[in-house]
Amino acid sequence: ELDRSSEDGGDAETQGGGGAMKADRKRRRGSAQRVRGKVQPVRRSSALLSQAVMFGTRKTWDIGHTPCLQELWKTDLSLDASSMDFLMSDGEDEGSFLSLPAAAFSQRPSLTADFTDTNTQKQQQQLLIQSLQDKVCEFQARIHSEEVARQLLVQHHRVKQQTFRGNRKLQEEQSSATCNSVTVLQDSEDLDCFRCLENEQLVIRLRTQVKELEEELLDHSQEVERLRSELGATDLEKQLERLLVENERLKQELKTCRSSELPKLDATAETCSCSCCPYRQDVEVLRKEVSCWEAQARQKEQRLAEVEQLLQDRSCRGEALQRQLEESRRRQVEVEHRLSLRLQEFEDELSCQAAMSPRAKFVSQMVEVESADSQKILAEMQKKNNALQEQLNVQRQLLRELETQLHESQRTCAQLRTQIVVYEGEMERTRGRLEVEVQNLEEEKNRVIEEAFIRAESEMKAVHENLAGVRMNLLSLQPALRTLTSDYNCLKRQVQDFPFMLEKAISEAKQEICQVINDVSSTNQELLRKYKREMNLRKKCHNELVRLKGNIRVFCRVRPVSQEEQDSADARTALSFDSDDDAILYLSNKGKIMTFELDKVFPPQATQEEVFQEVQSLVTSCIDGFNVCIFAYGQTGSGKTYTMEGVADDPGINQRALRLLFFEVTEKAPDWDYSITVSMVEIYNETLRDLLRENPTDKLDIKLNPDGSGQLYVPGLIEIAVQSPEDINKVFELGHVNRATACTNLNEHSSRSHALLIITVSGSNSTTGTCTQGRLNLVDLAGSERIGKSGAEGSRLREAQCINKSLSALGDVISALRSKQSHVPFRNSRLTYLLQDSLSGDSKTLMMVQISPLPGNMSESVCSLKFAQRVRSVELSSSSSSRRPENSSTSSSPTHNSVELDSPPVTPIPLPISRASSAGSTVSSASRTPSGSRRRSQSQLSAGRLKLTA
Ligand SMILES: Nc1ncnc2c1ncn2[C@@H]1O[C@H](COP(=O)(O)OP(=O)(O)OP(=O)(O)O)[C@@H](O)[C@H]1O
Repeated sequence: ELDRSSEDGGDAETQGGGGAMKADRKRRRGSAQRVRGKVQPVRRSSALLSQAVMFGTRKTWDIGHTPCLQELWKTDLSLDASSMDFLMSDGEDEGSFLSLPAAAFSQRPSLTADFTDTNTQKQQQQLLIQSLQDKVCEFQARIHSEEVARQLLVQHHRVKQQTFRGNRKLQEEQSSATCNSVTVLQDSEDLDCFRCLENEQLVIRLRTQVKELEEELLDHSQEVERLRSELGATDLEKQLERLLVENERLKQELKTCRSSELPKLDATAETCSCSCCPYRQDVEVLRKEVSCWEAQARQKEQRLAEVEQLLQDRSCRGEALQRQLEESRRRQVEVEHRLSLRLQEFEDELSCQAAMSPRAKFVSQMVEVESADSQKILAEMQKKNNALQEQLNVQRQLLRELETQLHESQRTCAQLRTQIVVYEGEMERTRGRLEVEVQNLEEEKNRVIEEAFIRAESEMKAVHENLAGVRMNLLSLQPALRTLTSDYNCLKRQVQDFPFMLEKAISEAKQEICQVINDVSSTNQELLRKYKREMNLRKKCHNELVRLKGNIRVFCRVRPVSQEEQDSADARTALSFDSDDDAILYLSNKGKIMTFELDKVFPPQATQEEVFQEVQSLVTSCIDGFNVCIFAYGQTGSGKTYTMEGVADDPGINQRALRLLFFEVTEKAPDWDYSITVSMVEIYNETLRDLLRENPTDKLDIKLNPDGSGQLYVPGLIEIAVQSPEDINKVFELGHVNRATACTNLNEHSSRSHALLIITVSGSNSTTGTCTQGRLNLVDLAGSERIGKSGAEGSRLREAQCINKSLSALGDVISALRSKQSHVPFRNSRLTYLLQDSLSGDSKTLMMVQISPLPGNMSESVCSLKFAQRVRSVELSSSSSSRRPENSSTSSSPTHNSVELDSPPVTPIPLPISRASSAGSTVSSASRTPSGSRRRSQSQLSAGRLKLTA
């Protein structure tokens, strides 16, 4: 282009009209470039701006103004006074155009609200656009006027230069004609002239550049104007307008849809408001769908508003770019102005120089200096121009981005529009569906009504037929009705009388019930009385039975020969039994056969269970409130402990008695409330010890009860309440442990001490209010072997003495009781003193004499059996009633003085121990009589409670 301009420079003079000026510009540009050489290509010309520049310029214009327009549109054009002043101003203050007061944009009602004033807004927008266009025209006019003024100024300078050349030429002719003599001076003047020409050329170049800049500015202005007229504000405005119109249309459609659908749905709901309508739920569902579509439409509206906001933001950015462009223009104008001033100065200087020839040299030098300055200025101008070009490129880039964003926005708008179309289609389909369903409903309704009508008609017909039949029946039923009426009246009268009858019957029934209750109550009383009497009778009978069996009963148990004893030579037994009488025991001692008659003799093969069966009646007497003593008597190793305690697999009397007690009290549980307590004591060397204490070595004492009852008690004696067989085992275990800790050799110790298990059974009858307390004393006596035979000495002798003393005391007590002596020596030993209550009065005593079957133990066996004979011959008094007063805790009177015989006094045969022990078979025969009498009495008991005599 530059080359072509240069080449075309010579043809410019041939063009005429409007093209002359353009050709002139090209020519001057070409000559200027030729002057400068090929160093700096000039970047200008509208052709060089290309499409990108045009596009960027157009966008700059759009973006710079649209935000203001959008904001004004959205704020309902409620401009304040300052904004209106600005719009009406002449544009002197250019900054104010770009900085509209914020108050003008403060109000921003919602988009939906603005749509109602669309026409007014459009008018105001057009006014605003018009005012803006006017302002642009003003700016262009100003630029144009400045340009014209500048051209005039340039022409003026040009005239001046021509004048200056003419004068200089005249001066040269004058000087060549008059002064040919001074050649050197002339040469110097030529040199000055040459320099002046150069300066002139420089000035011409500067002017040319100024012109070019002016042309460039003009091109920019024209381009701006053109783009504004073509696209400018209209593109985005049109787009926005289109969007607004589209939005308005959608709103209208939505309203129309609402107004058309809702009444339909309401009408459908009203027509189907009856609860039996089956399509009510469907209508509700469809209503919900419509509301859902509405919500989606609202969302789309919101999205549209967001897009508008985005457009507004981009417009703001365009505005900023527009400001930058304005700034660059302003700078151009300033530079141009400065150049013009400087040019003016140069011209003035040149004219002065022309006027004052003497100063030509000086002026030439100044021109040289100024030429350098001009070069600098030119370089600066070129730099600035380059900077402006770069800014312009940046702006173009920004505009390209904004255009891309605008395209995206348009695409988004298109998508939204597509979605709206889809939603419209959906709504249309829904509407169609609703219409179809409403139509179906209508048809269904009509069909149902028709069917109902047909059915009603048929039913009506049937009802009519039935009615006719009923009428016929009525006629036939009238006589029966009359009968029923009379019956009804009769019943009515009865019903009227019914309350009185009912009241009377109730009162009679009440009286009868009261009578019955009284009868029942009296019967109950009588039954209770009889029950008590029967209970007492049963207890008496039991007691009598026990008494008839003997208040002191003596059993004998022969232990079996152990395996070791069988191996020895002395294994033959010296005992024999009567197969017809289980109370007879034959004993062969020193060639003599001795016969002993006892209450029961247990052979070696007798089991623990069999033994206990014989003693369990005594145990149950304890529950009835009697005191019971069961002694195990015999020499060491005769089986006393085995009979009383037994072994783990086969327990003895102790455990079996407690189990029986538990069983009995459990059976009586509904009426009776029993408690069972257990104590374990030991008498060793006439010392009483509590085996259940923590410290079993403590000595206990036996004292008279301070309550005045005359009974004995052991202060501090531990009594453990047991409620189950497991508790019993624990108590036994504790007693054994304590007994073992109190001695060095348990076996020996146990042979030489008396072990007492004292069981107290307390009961109360909730029905009769009766209270009982019985005590069961289970005594494992110490070995009864004689001192002389054992040959004991020292402590062993003392032990044997204590044992013999206590056993003799026991025999003495029983003898005194038997002989009804006024004094019974209970206090002669700890044993008898402790068992005083249980031995006297109505108490029961069982002596289990244990003997060894071996011949070597025969003498000791004879002694034991004689002792047993002696005890058996005693009959305790039963005159003192076993019935104790209510709430009494003891069963019998504490002293033997109060003992009275219930039966005729028994006259026992005095049988001293010493004599008995040597009496042999004679004693046995003597003692057989009472025993045999007792057995006979037992057989006659049922006939008449016979009193036995010894
Ligand atoms: N009826 C019996 N059946 C089987 N074994 C028995 C019977 N009687 C006793 N014995 C056994 O005889 C032995 C001695 O019995 P036991 O210890 O009971 O005699 P004891 O009279 O209590 O002696 P001690 O006076 O020294 O205590 C024991 O081993 C015991 O198991």
